[in-house]
Amino acid sequence: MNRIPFLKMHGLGNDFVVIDRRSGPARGLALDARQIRRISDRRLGVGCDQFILIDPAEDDPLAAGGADAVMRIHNADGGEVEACGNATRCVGFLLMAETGLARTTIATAAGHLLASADGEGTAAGLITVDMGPARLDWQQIPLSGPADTLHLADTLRLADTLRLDGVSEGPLTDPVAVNVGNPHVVFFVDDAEAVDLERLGPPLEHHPAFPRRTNVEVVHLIGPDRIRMRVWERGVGITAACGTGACAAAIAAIRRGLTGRTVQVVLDGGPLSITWTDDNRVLMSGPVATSFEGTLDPSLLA
Ligand SMILES: N[C@@H](CCC[C@H](N)C(=O)O)C(=O)O
Repeated sequence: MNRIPFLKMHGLGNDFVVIDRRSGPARGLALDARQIRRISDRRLGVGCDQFILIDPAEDDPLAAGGADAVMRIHNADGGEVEACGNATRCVGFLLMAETGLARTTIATAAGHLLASADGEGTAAGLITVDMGPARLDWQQIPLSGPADTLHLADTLRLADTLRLDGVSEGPLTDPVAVNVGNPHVVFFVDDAEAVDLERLGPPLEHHPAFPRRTNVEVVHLIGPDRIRMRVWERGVGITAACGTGACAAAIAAIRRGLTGRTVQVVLDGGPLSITWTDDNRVLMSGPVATSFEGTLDPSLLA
């Protein structure tokens, strides 16, 4: 059996194993959640935050209406999710490098996303993705019941229900909920560095207010139109960067009147630029990089 080739890529340190199933030995490869968990495991496998599959657009219902390829996203825990901003930039980079064009459309479970190359094109590795609309209704997050997504504490009494693991004693109150293809809850704090995300992330990710679980961001203002963000990702844990998290944090800051509509979001791995347009498109720009190419050890597929 031919070994399955993969690329190891990242956006600001948020890293991915990318397998292209459009051709070659990976074509038609079927993987279950257990295999994906093993490949993603940093001790047993290759190690990554997200496991990404690129599929042909032909005959794929997700690509209906026209897309250049389909991207499927799994968290390191094996679960399939709807969106990943940094991986969308990475896959956009690969597709544009193939065609030499400065634009490409990627079909995902969250919709069709347009990626484009900035400035010097793909050579510069700076890619912009239109992540689509921000979804702000409680049903779209989704939340477990009606709530004002701009002030969750007012309507959900989140602080009252966060008694588990001492969460209610922390600095985390009155978050904003945003869906940018996937669910996020954003807390504004005095100092994001001081928040114990290892302890607070798990009970928030699994809190009953979020029936599909949630990604968690803690954010403080650095200056005009510049925020610092740290993230606890659903299905992964703390990561160096989260593209959709940066979008959610920027939208939350804009909705709260803390910044203008273009925001620099400083993550552990570096900055992303986010613009929320007047017609509700969320644009994210930042770098991508390929770390190495390899082939999967067959034992990981057993
Ligand atoms: N790292 C990603 C987000 C990946 C998915 C997320 N953990 C979820 O479960 O929704 C990004 O760059 O957006």
